[in-house]
Amino acid sequence: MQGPGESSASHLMAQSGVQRVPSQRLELFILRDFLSANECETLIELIEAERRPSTIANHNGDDLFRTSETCDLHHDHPCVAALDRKLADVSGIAPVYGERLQGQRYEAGQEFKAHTDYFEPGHPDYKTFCAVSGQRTWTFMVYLNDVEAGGATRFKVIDKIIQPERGKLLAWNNRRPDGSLNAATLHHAMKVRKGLKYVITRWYRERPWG
Ligand SMILES: O=C(O)CCC(=O)C(=O)O
Ligand SMILES: [Fe+2]
Repeated sequence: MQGPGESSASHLMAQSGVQRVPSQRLELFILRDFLSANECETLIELIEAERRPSTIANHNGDDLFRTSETCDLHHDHPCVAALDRKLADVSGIAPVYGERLQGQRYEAGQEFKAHTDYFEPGHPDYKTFCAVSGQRTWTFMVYLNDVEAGGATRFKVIDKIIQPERGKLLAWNNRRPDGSLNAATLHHAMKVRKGLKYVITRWYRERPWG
């Protein structure tokens, strides 16, 4: 059964312009022009102003696993508040189930190697990660710019490569419809080859964030 921290294929397909990426194994959706050029530009400025090295929850000893930078976005900024509302509308999930909005910035040579967004049940800190807000349910991410070369998001289990495109939303269910974790969500933010890449990430949880 669908929990309050989850979106659904039927809700997303009822939103104007949403397309499902064909796959039997994964619920993956695209919405072009989710954000306007102006919105993307403002968000990029915010990311530029407050970036710090990205971290990873399921650390595996590879220091080059995620080489990008991250920015925690402040919801009191009107553009961030507007993004929060737009994500709530398109996902059907109340903002309180979302982790804090983040921006990610990659320069040439930077990547986030193949990973899943859900917390690995075998990880020593699994219980801590999930204690308050539960497991991650859905991922919504928005590309803020067209990248000069590289920087695509590759879902290698289902053999799909999504190209960054200014304003494009990508959303997927980290679990199968029966609630089990879906390893077919494995994705790799491939190396930027030329220029910069900026994205917004929003991870939703089973229970309110806090
Ligand atoms: O930048 C991308 O294409 C994907 C980012 C990602 O997978 C993440 O931040 O979890
Ligand atoms: Fe990810």
